[in-house]
Amino acid sequence: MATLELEGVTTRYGKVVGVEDLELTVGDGEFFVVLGPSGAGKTTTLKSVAGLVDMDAGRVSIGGRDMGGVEPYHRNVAMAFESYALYPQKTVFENLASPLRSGRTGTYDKAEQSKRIELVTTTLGINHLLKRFPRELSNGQRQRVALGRVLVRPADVYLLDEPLSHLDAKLRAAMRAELKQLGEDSSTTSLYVTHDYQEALDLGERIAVLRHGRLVQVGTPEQIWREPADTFVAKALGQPEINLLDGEVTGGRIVAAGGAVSLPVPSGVDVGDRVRVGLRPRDLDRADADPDGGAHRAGAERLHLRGRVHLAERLGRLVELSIEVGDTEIIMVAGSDHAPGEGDVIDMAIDLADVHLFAPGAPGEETARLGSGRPR
Ligand SMILES: Nc1ncnc2c1ncn2[C@@H]1O[C@H](COP(=O)(O)OP(=O)(O)OP(=O)(O)O)[C@@H](O)[C@H]1O
Repeated sequence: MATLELEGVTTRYGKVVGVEDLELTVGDGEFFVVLGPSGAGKTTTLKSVAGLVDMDAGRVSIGGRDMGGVEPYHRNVAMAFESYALYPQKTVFENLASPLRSGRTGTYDKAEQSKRIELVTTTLGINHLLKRFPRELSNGQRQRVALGRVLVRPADVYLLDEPLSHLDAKLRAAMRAELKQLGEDSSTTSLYVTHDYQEALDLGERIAVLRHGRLVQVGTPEQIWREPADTFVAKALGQPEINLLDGEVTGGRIVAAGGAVSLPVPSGVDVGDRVRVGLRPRDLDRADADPDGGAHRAGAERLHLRGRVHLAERLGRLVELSIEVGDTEIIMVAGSDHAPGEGDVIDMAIDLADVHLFAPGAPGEETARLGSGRPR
């Protein structure tokens, strides 16, 4: 068990930036998630901690000890990559037992080995596979065995690189719950990398969002979800993506979508004369179908919108609606019971507290969060 600290970590590949000036402190026993799209620098972060790449600047400390000059083998970290090597000529059991026999982290007698293997195989749902060889496993099973090889060995820090990526959606969800439990039980400091926001929100005690090798925001899932630091973070969380509308401030109100969206300028938020209005598809309610506004906070002030359904796409029990609102189109997600059809005019509402305001910007430009639409 140990605290993990990254101070000003910069790792480049020639001229390509892997990560730049990373500052992170992961608490002892914390399950910390790094979230970002492909190429954001997630794997580079893990490799910098493991000592598998040469850093250009900065410092990594584990348990207060500077890792500069410490070989990967001696860092006492256990790393799982997205693709893994298992010993083809060994059974699953032998593959799992070998990290415990290497002597690197002390030796374990047969009973201790069996106990650790039992814990990990139960958690990962692979105890029925112990006698098989890797060639007799599916890709998803192989991935779980490889993850088991990492988790079976006590380490100061676990470094986990998209370890659930080869699993189907149902198994991923189940494994997330199991991994979370294992994380809590073993309370080993863990740095877990993913591009899947749902996984990050589910698993992370805290989450760091990376973009182009730089840290955009660090916070609890609640903070990242409720107060995304900028439009990049807001778009990275939530499916379908947040609606972003260009707004103008006139007569003390924020007006967008050609006048179809209008809300008071919240006091205490310096919005200037232009602003971006962010509305998450799942925060919008059908105001007409449900006059009480469904699950919204009692007594909350709301923004009301009216629009015409342009497209309705069924997604199981939900329907994704593209709605023409004024001169723009917004997406909302509704329950499929009594869902409106294409061409219907519907009324929607959203709590002002769920309206996100961002600085104005050109299309494609990411801009900072200014605050919520709720008057203070
Ligand atoms: N060995 C390498 N040589 C050159 N460039 C590299 C190397 N490894 C990574 N990069 C570059 O560094 C940047 C960060 O890569 P990294 O693999 O850390 O991203 P990532 O967030 O893990 O992406 P992914 O989700 O696709 O694995 C990318 O621009 C990538 O192209």
